[in-house]
Amino acid sequence: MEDYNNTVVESVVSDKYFKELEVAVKAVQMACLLCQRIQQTLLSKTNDHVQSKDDNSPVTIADWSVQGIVSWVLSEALGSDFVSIVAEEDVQELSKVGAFGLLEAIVKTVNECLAEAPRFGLRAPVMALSTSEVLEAIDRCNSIGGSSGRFWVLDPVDGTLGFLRGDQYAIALALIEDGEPVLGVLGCPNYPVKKECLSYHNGYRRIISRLTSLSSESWDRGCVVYASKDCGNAWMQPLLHKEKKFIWPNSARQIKVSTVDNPALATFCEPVEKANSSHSFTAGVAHSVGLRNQPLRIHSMVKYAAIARGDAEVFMKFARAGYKEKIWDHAAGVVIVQEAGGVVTDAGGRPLCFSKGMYLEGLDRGIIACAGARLHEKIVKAVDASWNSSSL
Ligand SMILES: Nc1ncnc2c1ncn2[C@@H]1O[C@H](COP(=O)(O)OS(=O)(=O)O)[C@@H](OP(=O)(O)O)[C@H]1O
Ligand SMILES: [Mg+2]
Ligand SMILES: [Mg+2]
Ligand SMILES: [Mg+2]
Repeated sequence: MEDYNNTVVESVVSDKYFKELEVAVKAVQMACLLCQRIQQTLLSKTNDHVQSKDDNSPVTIADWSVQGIVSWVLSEALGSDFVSIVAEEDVQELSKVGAFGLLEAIVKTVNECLAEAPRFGLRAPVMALSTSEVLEAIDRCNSIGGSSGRFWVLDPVDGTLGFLRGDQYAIALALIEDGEPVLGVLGCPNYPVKKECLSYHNGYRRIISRLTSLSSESWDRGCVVYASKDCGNAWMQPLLHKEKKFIWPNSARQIKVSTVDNPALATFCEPVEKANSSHSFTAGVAHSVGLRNQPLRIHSMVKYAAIARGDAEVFMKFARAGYKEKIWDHAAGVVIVQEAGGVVTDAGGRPLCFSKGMYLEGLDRGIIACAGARLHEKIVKAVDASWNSSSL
């Protein structure tokens, strides 16, 4: 384990948001273990614990359970009067008559996960939470955000489609203060810590999930990346292993963006689904700046983790006209990429705006995250040059 050292201890201990960061990382670590278990169950048998939302997007037992445990852990550790959360899921579906089995499964999952809190140095509930307490924890995430004060932003499972496919997904938690993201934590349960464990499909590039090669002693599956604003550092920690105790903040190591600034050597990443971002538009932009590598298509905010770790140099997302990006799909990733040395803006080169409620209001066309300013400038210019002839 020579890669890991304790420089992180001094750096994190002096952090202004020390307490919040510690609790957030622990909550996300717990959520990652919960998701790994559920993903294995969902993949190994047909299961009716997957629902379709009004926009036809999927939501699973894991989305609600993670929202419940993160909400409960933050409130317990920081005081419920001080915790306000904007999150993706609501309890409407769970309150329907036919949802009893699903709700029962969520309550069981939440309690199993919270019972492990002492391994993370957190308090577990004195008694297992009742159904109404679990619903209350999920429902408490009803903040509407805004431009003043503090609120947390949670995407309990980002890339639910990737989660259901046994592929990449993330648990994303950020703290926003006076409209600016100040902490970002991304749990990436299928994203190997070690670069040598990354493998790619041919054709276009994908990170292969390693569900089949999980061994309790190998450090090759799953990590949490995190950063605190203006520290100039971003960190990565492996997920906690069976029976081990989580020692904060040991075993983290610093991550940095790639130093590659030659487009010919750079790799860009983008959403897997072309419904979420135009693959043809980004292919045109890539061609015009001289990006030659096949795109790396990854579900979820793991794309931001890939940029922060130096596994790719550019992330582009251009949703169809009319789609409004949500703050929980970007807040954590933005802090982490910036603190790892990267640049994140909209296509007009402006910072993303997290202060106007649940949407990234005023977003100019799409999102561009780059390892460095030179690449970023080239991509912004290329987007401008291609925009008018695109059908976006
Ligand atoms: N039409 C459309 N356009 C753009 N974005 C959309 C769209 N629909 C959904 N979403 C949001 O995309 C989130 C997943 O983004 P990804 O980049 O991971 O997409 S992909 O799965 O790789 O295609 C996904 O987050 P989760 O719902 O948490 O999975 C959505 O918030
Ligand atoms: Mg969703
Ligand atoms: Mg999401
Ligand atoms: Mg989600």
